[in-house]
Amino acid sequence: MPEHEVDLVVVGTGPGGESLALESAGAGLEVVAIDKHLVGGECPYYACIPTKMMLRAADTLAEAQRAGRLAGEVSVTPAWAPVARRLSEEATDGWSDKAAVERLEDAGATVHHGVGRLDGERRVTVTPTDGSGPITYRARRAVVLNPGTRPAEPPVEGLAGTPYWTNREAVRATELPGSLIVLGGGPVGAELTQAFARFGVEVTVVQQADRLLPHDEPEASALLAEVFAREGVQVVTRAEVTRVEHDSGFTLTLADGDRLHADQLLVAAGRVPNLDDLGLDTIGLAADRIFVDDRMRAAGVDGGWLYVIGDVAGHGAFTHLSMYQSAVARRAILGEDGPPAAYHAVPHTTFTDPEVAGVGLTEAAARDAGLAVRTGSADWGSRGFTHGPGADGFVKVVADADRGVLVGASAVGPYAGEVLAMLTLAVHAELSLDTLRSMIYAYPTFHRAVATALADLA
Ligand SMILES: Cc1cc2nc3c(=O)[nH]c(=O)nc-3n(C[C@H](O)[C@H](O)[C@H](O)COP(=O)(O)OP(=O)(O)OC[C@H]3O[C@@H](n4cnc5c(N)ncnc54)[C@H](O)[C@@H]3O)c2cc1C
Ligand SMILES: NC(=O)c1ccc[n+]([C@@H]2O[C@H](COP(=O)([O-])OP(=O)(O)OC[C@H]3O[C@@H](n4cnc5c(N)ncnc54)[C@H](O)[C@@H]3O)[C@@H](O)[C@H]2O)c1
Repeated sequence: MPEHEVDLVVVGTGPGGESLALESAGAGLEVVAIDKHLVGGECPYYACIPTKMMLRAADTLAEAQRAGRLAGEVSVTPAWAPVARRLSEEATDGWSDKAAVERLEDAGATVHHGVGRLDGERRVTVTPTDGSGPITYRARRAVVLNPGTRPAEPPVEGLAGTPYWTNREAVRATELPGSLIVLGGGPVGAELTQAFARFGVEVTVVQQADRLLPHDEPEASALLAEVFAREGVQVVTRAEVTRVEHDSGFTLTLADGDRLHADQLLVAAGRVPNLDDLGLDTIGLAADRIFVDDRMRAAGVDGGWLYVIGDVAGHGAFTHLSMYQSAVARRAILGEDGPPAAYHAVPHTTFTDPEVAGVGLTEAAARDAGLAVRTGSADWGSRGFTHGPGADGFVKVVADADRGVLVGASAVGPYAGEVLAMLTLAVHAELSLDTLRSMIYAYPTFHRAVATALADLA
């Protein structure tokens, strides 16, 4: 098989891999980018973007219902067709990556649709999806792996082989089921639950953990459960599903003998890293977990030619992390200066209504780390009062009393993901509590609740 020599091979083009390939090609490197599905990865086609469009639509319906208390009655008949149309035409171009491929090719990169696998040191073999013969590349500078994840299929009797939805089918739905069981109450389950429920789908969340969004503060989980209940969503926690049956719909049997039935089942029970079909064994690495250093270089690989970014790097599964790690790796590959990767201030926002946003450590994680923890909380104050319906929520700050800095914070409420900006800055830059308390907070904003939460620390 002929071997082509290039500077950089990117295997898997999630958001970080795509941008790394684009910028490296722009910097004059000879780049090959390989994706077995769509260039850009899960986020633009099946995840962040389409789900946020679904939630925007669902929030519009909720706001219309709130209008009666604020401005006068609004009559709206929920219809999924405009949502499905927006997802297809505006978000995903009919689930086509033509524009993304052209962008890369215009920058000078070679793009392959195919499975990329390592084939020994610095070598990657592509098996094209169009059935043409395999091509092998040798990367002079680096190989970057950005293969992302796929939905986990819990080992429940009867589940495999049934036509259940994952996030991919959910965002491609053109018609809604009458009822839906959502297996999993993490960010994917919570966001899709609310989107569908607000369009009239009867939703039951079956969550194995003892609460929704278990990686967030318990107060956030409790509030979201309250909001879901108010909106007619049934939430079953500590649930163990022992059997799934599919005929005209789905019937789930739980360990306590309860049976749940719905027209459709959405499995949102976590993700599996796509590390198992990458040829990692050909360079002596295990295919279940990769460890990386603070420049995104894979541990245990001589010569520092292998970089790993995105969800599989193990520091959180967010597009902003994929992009952040992409920039760290790009600088290392191009020999540019810049800070190493640091993870003390990773932010996230789950786009339910109320939004659930957080940065750094939760109170429990800070205690587990042995810190001298102080916490302060506040509701949304005057802004929440004027906002009225829909202003459920709070700000909670977690301080390390020994160092006098915030190590974590959460905001739950309207625009909480925007309030998170100043909390992320505080945790990232390790601003002192004195500095934060000496700041002037505009009145009556949502972010002014941060000042009240800081005062509550004392
Ligand atoms: C429903 C949902 C909603 C989400 N919402 C948000 C959000 O609002 N905000 C946020 O920050 N994050 C969100 N996420 C997470 C976000 O989608 C991911 O963190 C993001 O896509 C980054 O992933 P990644 O870079 O690791 O790769 P991915 O986006 O998973 O892309 C990996 C790519 O690699 C390709 N690939 C895999 N193996 C190979 C191989 N051997 N050869 C060739 N190609 C290969 C795949 O086809 C894919 O295109 C959401 C996730 C889901 C599921
Ligand atoms: N807005 C955002 O930033 C956003 C939105 C969606 C997803 N994401 C990212 O995508 C990743 C994946 O999200 P996710 O929600 O799929 O995964 P997750 O691992 O965060 O949550 C999955 C949930 O499913 C539950 N579960 C697991 N097995 C189960 C079973 N057999 N029965 C019932 N419940 C079960 C778990 O208790 C868990 O809470 C997240 O880590 C997050 O970083 C981010």
